[in-house]
Amino acid sequence: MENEKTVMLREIAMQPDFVVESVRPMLDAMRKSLEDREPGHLVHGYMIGCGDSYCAAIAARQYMMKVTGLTVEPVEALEFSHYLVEDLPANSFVFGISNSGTVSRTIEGVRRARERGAWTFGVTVSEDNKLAKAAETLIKVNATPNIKELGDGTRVVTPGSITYTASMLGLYTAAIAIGERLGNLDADAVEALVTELEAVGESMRQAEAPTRDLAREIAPSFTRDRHTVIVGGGPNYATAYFAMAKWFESLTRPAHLSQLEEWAHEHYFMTNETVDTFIILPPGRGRRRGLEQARAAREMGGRVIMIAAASDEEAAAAADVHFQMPDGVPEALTPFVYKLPFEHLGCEISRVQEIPFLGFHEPKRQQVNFRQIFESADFDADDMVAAK
Ligand SMILES: N[C@@H]1[C@@H](O)[C@H](O)[C@@H](COP(=O)(O)O)O[C@@H]1O
Repeated sequence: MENEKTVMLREIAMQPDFVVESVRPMLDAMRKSLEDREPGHLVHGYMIGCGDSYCAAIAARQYMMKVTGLTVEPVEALEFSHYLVEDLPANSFVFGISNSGTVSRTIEGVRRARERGAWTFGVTVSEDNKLAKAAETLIKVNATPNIKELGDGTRVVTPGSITYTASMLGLYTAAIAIGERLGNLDADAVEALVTELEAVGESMRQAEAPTRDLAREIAPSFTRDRHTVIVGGGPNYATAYFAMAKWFESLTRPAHLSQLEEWAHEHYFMTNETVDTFIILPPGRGRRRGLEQARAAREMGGRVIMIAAASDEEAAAAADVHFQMPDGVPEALTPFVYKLPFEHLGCEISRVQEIPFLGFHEPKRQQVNFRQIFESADFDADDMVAAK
């Protein structure tokens, strides 16, 4: 059987080409989908999902709002299907995001929203899965699934990397198509956004080898006695959330997720010489606060690992380790690039410390997990009434 780490490394490396080659076809597909229905009445947007797919929703929020000119919010799938959907405003639209298209909460959220008259979109890999069938409009994202059959018939499950990129790209291109259809963007603005998204694929390519090499170098230092805190804000709150998921999935080890401001209110109190604090510090609105938090974490004796632009000298000075990201990536697009250190670290730490992904070498760990996320009972209208 091919080594699972090799499979994940290959998927990470596929991402730049995937982005560059997918932007225009995905945008064209989305334009076609929008021909069927008049979107002029849309007002409130929601993006729902679980795990990495929820992270994609968080990453896309700022971009979606700017490009469509509408209010769009990320909501975790259960919060949406069990709570928010009941009071869904008129003229809503809902993106259900699920790579597999089989995760119970996201499907039920889309079903409930559709029953209430929302325009529902399924962001997923195939037209045949449950999510695609539940949603009115399909946004097809052509990425390898997290759960895959290899040539020799064996099954490998890897922590998501390209799947997350694909979900984000689905949302970002959908935003452009909607913005265009609503008249929020003229042809020049559309072309500029497309070019910018293609350029982000090139930035991923540029970051790939140095990020992999640095991750390989420092992987042995993440010993079991150390604690991990990952800090991010704005679109990179998604990156921090996704990074925490890589720690759980790749290393079966906890990591603490912190929103950029909240670190000073929460994780600060656990910060000492046993703590590795990752600060995701793209150029943009959160940068100044991120630098303050980094300096405080170091003052308390912790190790600070910065994910920041290569030219950011203040970031380098405030860090023990600096993952240098290509310059010139707009903040709203940095989630595509600034996640790479966490994908490589998940892969390299698990390899060097011989940790099987997701603990799935124990069949029970996989069985219970799949039951929990794929076979959970549907929460329907009767449940909603009964639980009042
Ligand atoms: N371990 C997987 C995650 O990697 C995935 O992000 C999540 C949502 O999956 P999907 O995108 O198929 O809805 O399910 C599981 O928890």
